[in-house]
Amino acid sequence: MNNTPVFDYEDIQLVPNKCIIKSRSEADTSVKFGKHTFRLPVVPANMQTIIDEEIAEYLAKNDYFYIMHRFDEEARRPFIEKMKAQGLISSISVGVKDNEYRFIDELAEAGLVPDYITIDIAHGHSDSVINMIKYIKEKLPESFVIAGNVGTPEAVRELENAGADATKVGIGPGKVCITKVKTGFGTGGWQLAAVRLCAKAARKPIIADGGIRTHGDIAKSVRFGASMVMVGSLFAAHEESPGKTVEVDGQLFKEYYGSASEYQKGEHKNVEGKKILLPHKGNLQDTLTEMEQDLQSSISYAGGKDLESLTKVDYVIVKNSIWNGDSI
Ligand SMILES: NC(=O)C1=CN([C@@H]2O[C@H](COP(=O)(O)OP(=O)(O)OC[C@H]3O[C@@H](n4cnc5c(N)ncnc54)[C@H](OP(=O)(O)O)[C@@H]3O)[C@@H](O)[C@H]2O)C=CC1
Ligand SMILES: Nc1nc2c(ncn2[C@@H]2O[C@H](COP(=O)(O)O)[C@@H](O)[C@H]2O)c(=O)[nH]1
Repeated sequence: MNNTPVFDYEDIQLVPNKCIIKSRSEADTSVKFGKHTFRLPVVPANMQTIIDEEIAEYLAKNDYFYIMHRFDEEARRPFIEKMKAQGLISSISVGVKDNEYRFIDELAEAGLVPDYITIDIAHGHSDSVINMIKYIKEKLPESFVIAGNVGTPEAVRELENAGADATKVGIGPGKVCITKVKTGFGTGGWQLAAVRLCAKAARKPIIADGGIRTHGDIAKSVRFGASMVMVGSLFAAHEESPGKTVEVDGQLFKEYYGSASEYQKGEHKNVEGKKILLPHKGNLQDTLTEMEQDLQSSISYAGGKDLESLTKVDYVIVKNSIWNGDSI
C-alpha cells in the first residue's frame, strides 16, 4: 500500500482536451445504473437530514436516482407500495440486524420487489453484509443490491462475489464523519485514490461515497471509475431538506448530522458522526440544475459528448494547491 500514490479530490486537476461540441447543452450527463437510466450520476446520501419521502418522490418523478434512508423502519413497506402505485422506481436501504431478515421475508411474501436495495453499514467488509447480500439475492433476486461501505479492492471483490450488483466506497471521508479521528481508520484524506483502487478491482459499478465538496469532484469521481457519486453535505440545508431549520443572529441555517451521530442514534454509543449547521441554500432543483450544467461543462473540457469521455482524460497531481487560498 505504501508504494501506491494517494491523493484526494483537491489534489487533482483534470487536463482539458479539444472541445467537439458547439454548446455545453449538447453534453449528455445521463447514466445507466442497473435497469434504469438517470439524468445525473449523482445520488443524495441516504441520511435522515438529506432525504425524505417527498424528496424521493420528486427525484424519482424527475428521473434522478435516489436511495431512501433506513431509519424509519415501519415506513419502508408503505413507501415501496406508494412508489409502485405511481409507477416510480423504489429504492430503499436496509441494515443487517435480525429484524431486517424478517423485513426481506415480508417483502418477498408480499411480492413487493424494490428496484434497488442498499445495505447501509459503516464497515461493509464483513460477514454480516455478505450474509445479507446472499439473503436478498435468494429472496428478491430481481432487486439490484448495492452493498457498502468499503474502502479496499479486496472488499469490493468479496461483496461482488457474494452477489452485490454495485459496491459503495468510502469509509470516513464524509463532512459529518468522525470515524477517521475516533478510530484512526478509513479513506478520509485519500478518498479519490481509494475510489481509483476499488474501481480498478471492480467488475460491477461502484458508487463513490463522501468527500464531495464541489461539483468538479463529481467529474473527478467519474474519471477515477465511479458510475455513481453519493453526496451528503452539498445536498443538505435546502428548502426541502428534512434537517431542522435554526436561526442564528438573524441568519437561517439547517442541521446536517451523521447517521452514526448521537442525534440519529438517540444515545451516545459507538458514535462516529457529528452535527453541523449549514447556511440555508434555497431550492434543491437549483442545485441539481447547476450540478448538471457544471457536469456538462466538464464533459466539454474532456473533449467528449457524454460521461464516458471523462473516464479517459489525463490528470495531474497538484498537492492541495487548487484552492490557492480562494473559495467559491
Ligand atoms: N461511510 C462511513 O464512513 C460511515 C457511515 N456510517 C453510517 O452510520 C450508520 C450506522 O452504521 P452502523 O453502525 O454500521 O449501523 P448499525 O448501527 O445498524 O450497525 C449494524 C450492525 O453492525 C454492527 N457493527 C457496526 N459497526 C461495526 C464494527 N465496526 N465492527 C463490528 N460490528 C459492527 C452493529 O453492532 P454493534 O453496534 O453492537 O457494534 C450492528 O449489529 C449507517 O447509516 C452508516 O452508513 C457510520 C460510520 C462510518
Ligand atoms: N463516518 C461517518 N460517515 C457518515 C455518517 N453519516 C453518514 N456518513 C457518510 O457520509 C456520506 C456523506 O458525505 P458528504 O461528505 O457528502 O457529506 C454519507 O453518504 C455516508 O457514507 C456518520 O455518522 N459517520
